[in-house]
Amino acid sequence: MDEMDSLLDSLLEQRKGTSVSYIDDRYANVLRLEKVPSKGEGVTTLKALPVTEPICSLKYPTMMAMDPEFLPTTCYHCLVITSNPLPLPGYGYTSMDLKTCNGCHIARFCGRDCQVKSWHAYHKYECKVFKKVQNNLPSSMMRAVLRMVLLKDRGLVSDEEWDRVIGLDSHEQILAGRGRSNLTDMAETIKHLATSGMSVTMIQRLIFIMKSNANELPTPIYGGIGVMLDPLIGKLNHSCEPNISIHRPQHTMASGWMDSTNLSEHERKTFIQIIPLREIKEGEELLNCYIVPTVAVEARRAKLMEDYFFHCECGKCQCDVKAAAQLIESHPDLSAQFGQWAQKTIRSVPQQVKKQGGNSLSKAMAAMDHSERFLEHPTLYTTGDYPQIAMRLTLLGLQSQAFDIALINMLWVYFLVNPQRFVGGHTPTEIYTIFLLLDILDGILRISMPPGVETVDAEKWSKNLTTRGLTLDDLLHWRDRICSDLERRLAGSAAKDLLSLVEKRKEKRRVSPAQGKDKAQEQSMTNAEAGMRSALRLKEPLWKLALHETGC
Ligand SMILES: C[S@@+](CC[C@H](N)C(=O)[O-])C[C@H]1O[C@@H](n2cnc3c(N)ncnc32)[C@H](O)[C@@H]1O
Repeated sequence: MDEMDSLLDSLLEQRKGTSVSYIDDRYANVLRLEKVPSKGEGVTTLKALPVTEPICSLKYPTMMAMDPEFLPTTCYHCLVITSNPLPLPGYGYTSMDLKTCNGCHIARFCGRDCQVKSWHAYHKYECKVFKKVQNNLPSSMMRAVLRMVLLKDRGLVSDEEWDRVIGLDSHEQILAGRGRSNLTDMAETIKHLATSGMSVTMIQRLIFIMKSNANELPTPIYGGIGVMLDPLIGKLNHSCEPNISIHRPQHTMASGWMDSTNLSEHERKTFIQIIPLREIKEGEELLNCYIVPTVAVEARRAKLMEDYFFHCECGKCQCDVKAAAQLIESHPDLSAQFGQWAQKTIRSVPQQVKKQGGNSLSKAMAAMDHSERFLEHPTLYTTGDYPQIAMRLTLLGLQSQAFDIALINMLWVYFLVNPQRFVGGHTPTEIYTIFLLLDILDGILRISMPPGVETVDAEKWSKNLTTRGLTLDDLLHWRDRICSDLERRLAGSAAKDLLSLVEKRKEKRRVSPAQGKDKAQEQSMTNAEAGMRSALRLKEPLWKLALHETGC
């Protein structure tokens, strides 16, 4: 064991001396790896990059695994999503039956093509392991490491790839210093499951590397579904106002994405892309966001310290701290009241509705009523927990089939939170919330009825919204405006592949039997705007600002 450890140490020492190439030759004239003060190494650009083009494309990662809840509804290989976890029709997934692997009964495939490719590339090794642990499947992080161990043992990982992974920053000293932790147990379990000759120390190092460098396995619009590690992404440093994002193009999800005849050779090999969120200047560092960007500044900093061992000093953190301090000074009571409201709402409104007809909905409605006195203070949305709470109320509204509640909360997020919290108009979080908003609108307008929803529910929602100030005609008008806003954002970005999803939505509206005549075109814009302002209980200056900032 000791011999193994010293061999590993000497190997790592040797690696420090050799230079590992993290930048693919194709991007060597665009990107460079260099030392960045107080951050270790980072990736910088060698030339100015326009916002409309992907910066680089990355191939299918070796270390990747889906979270357990997505396994039953997602193709194990091309990751096409076949069902929406929310009670919404959705547009980001394909409705199809998946074929279950006869060996492990865990992996499911959209077709033979994906099953065969996956089998030969990696699944035949994992399948045997999964069979043994069917009822106690290891976490996604462990499965990602397990795949690497299985492939490396069989000589199926190139030296170049292995060097790039094993050379990543692992914070080994800090993590190992936390004592014999559950990470060692994890490494031992992986060694046992894989019946691997690799040392526990080496497997543990792979776990440390995963913990320090992995990112979410992204879907084109519906957020993360697991973990993945790409050595280039692992070299990107963090900012809470990032200038890039990791994008999964829509075409990579369709069955057989590697073979589609319409794609170029380069696109076929693309699994994900790094895309800019704004124009990037020559020499600028590419910065990724490691955490949920809408969380309040103290919580962001605490999470980054806990998981990545640094204190974030990005421009956004500094601004948020200053703004929060100014608010406390100018409105001490208001800050305290907001804090109390936020805590009470988080305590009383569950993340998941366990049973229909409970009193969570009335608690959500009470929380919404109480939130209205804070609506005139934008600092509260930009520095506090407001987005998290509004999203929780939205999801609760959807799960309780109260789409009117979901809609108002989502509109607050769309008009008040997102424009101020994000760089660029096409970050995945923002795009996700706009698609979600359109899904909710389509349910209320009966353009796409969510499964299990009765006409009488839809009538009740529209009545409640009309009482609040928004008629169905107003909603149709806003649906068109929000669609156009989404279209504009995507057309001006490198995520243009998502435009086809907006186009599908527009088509739905054209054929909707519920509408008949195209009334939204006829109705006065002024009425629709007045309706929205009144429904959101916003005063004129803030409403004007919200309209301006959304570009709506
Ligand atoms: C995914 S790695 C990024 C690449 C790393 N700098 C390297 O040299 O390999 C994450 C680690 O980089 C450092 N880091 C990333 N962003 C940082 C930031 N904004 N400020 C300080 N350190 C940062 C932290 O040590 C963090 O755990």
